[in-house]
Amino acid sequence: MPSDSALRLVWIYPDLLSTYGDQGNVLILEQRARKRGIPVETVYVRSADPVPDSGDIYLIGGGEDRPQILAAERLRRDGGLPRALNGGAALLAVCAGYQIMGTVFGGEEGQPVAGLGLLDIQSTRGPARAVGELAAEVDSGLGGHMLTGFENHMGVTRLGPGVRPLSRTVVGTGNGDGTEGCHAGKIVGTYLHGPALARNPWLADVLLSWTVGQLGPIDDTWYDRLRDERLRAVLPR
Ligand SMILES: NC(=O)CC[C@H](N)C(=O)O
Repeated sequence: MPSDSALRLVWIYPDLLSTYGDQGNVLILEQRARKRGIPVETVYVRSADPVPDSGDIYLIGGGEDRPQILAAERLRRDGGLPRALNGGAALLAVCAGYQIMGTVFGGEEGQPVAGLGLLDIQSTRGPARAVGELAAEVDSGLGGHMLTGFENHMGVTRLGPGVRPLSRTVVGTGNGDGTEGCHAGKIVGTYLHGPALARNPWLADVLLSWTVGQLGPIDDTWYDRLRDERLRAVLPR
């Protein structure tokens, strides 16, 4: 079990949800914390195991429709993640994981499947699969950066009044209404893979600072090169 002084990361259901490099989000948080001298311990919770409620930052990834439905059922039954978030933990939820955090999402045939209701969002199946690179301008409350990532989903997501859009899309589909992702309290949801935190290290630092407070600067040369290359590939010149 994690020691008391370490930052505790919890990667939920790697056996069901982890597509397009989503596990990299865990590695980026680990690296950016350790470079600042913060000890980190990561717990990988498989879907047969209970989700501990003692974590500081929880991460969940994307996946196909069937594992997504299974993950939603198990998380609802388990109750550990809602307990942890009620207790002040932070969460990054990607694509299928993002949809699961809402009140409802569309299953394989578009049938409504109950989510965890931790975010005021509702997802359904859209008219066409959204696949490709996405770029979006981030909410100024989160720093006003450019969001970059890769999306691949059928779902479209309607945001309720209880959440704010994470960003406004410049290229790509995101939620399907000109916005991408959302945030509320210490929860961030996004459709972006790639992995999201490798391509948006500022977002990793948002999650870390919610947990440990102010962070010192670190060398972002390689992150910046990746971001520049990906953004140049999609943004109009
Ligand atoms: N990449 C994903 O996580 C996909 C999520 C969901 N199954 C959808 O198609 O919308």
